[in-house]
Amino acid sequence: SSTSRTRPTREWKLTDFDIGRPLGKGKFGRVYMVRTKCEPNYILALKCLYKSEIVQSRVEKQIRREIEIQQNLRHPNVLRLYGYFHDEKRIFLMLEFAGQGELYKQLSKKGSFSERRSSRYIDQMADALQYLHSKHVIHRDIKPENLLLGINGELKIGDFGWSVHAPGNRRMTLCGTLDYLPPEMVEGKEHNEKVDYWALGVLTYEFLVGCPPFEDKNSANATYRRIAKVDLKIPPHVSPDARDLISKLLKYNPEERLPLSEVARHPWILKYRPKSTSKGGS
Ligand SMILES: CC(C)NC(=O)[C@H]1CCC[C@H]1Nc1nc(Nc2ccc(C(=O)N(C)C3CCN(C)CC3)cc2)ncc1C(F)(F)F
Repeated sequence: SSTSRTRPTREWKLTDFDIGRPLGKGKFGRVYMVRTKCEPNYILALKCLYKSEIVQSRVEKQIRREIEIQQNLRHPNVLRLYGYFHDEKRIFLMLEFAGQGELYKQLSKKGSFSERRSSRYIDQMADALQYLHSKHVIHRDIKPENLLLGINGELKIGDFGWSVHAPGNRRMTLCGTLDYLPPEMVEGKEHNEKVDYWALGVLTYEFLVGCPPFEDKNSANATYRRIAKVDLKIPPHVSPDARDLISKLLKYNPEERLPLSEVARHPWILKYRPKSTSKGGS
C-alpha cells in the first residue's frame, strides 16, 4: 500500500534495546545480540559501524547501497535488515539474529561438509540468488564468510557489502579474497549476474573439498592465472553428480554457466531435497 511505502521506519535509538552478548566483530565494528525493551521483546543482531572508519575507508556509498538493497529484500535465505539509526559516532544496523551463527566457522571446524549438507546449502543458495536476480541485484561476494545459519540450520546470506544493481562493472578494490572472482571480473571486464553462478560453483567445491578450487597460497597472481585458465581439478572423493554440477557452473564463458533454474532441478540437488518441501515436488 502507498502508506507503508512512504512511511519511514519508526525512529529507533540505542536506549530502545537491552544489549546482550557480543556476537563477534564485523568489518567496521562489533555485532551484539540485543533485545527490544518494549513488548514484544524482539531479539536482533545490532551491527555497530564507526562513521570514522567508514569515511576513512571511503565506503560510505557502499554502506548506503548495502542498507538500501538489504532493507528491501524478503527471503527466508536472506538475512533481514529491519532498520537502522545513528548517533554522532556510529551507524547501527538492526539485523535478523541468526541462531546458529557463522557458516565458515562450522566449515573450518569440520574441514568440509557432507554431500547431503552441501547439497542442502547449495539448493538454498540457488533459491536466494534466483530471488536476488529477480530484483536485479547481483551479490558479487558469495563466500562462506558471508553466510550465516538460522536457528533451524537454514542458510542466510548475511552481507551485501559488494552487491550492486545489475549490470555492474565498478572497479572494485580487490581487498577481499580473490578465490571467488570469475574470469570476467579478474580481467576487469563488464560483468552481470552470472558472476554469482560462478561463485555458486566455487562455493559448492569449497563445501565438499574444504578449500576453494583455484586457491594458490603462494601468490594472488597464481590464483588469477588459475581462475582465468579455469584450472579445475576435482578430487576423486567428490561424487559424479556433484562433479557434474560444479563443472557446469565453473565455465569461463558466463553464457555457458548452468542457469539457477537448472541448478534447482539438478540430480545432486533433487537427491537430497527434503520430501516435505512444496518446491516442484511431484
Ligand atoms: C554475515 C556477516 C559477514 N557476518 C557477521 O556479521 C558476523 C560478525 C559477527 C557475528 C556475525 N553476525 C551475525 N551473527 C549472528 N548470529 C550469531 C553469530 C555468532 C554466534 C556464535 O557462534 N557465537 C557467539 C559463539 C558462541 C560460542 N563461543 C565460544 C564463540 C562465539 C552465534 C550467533 N546473527 C546475525 C549477525 C549479523 F549479520 F546480523 F550481524
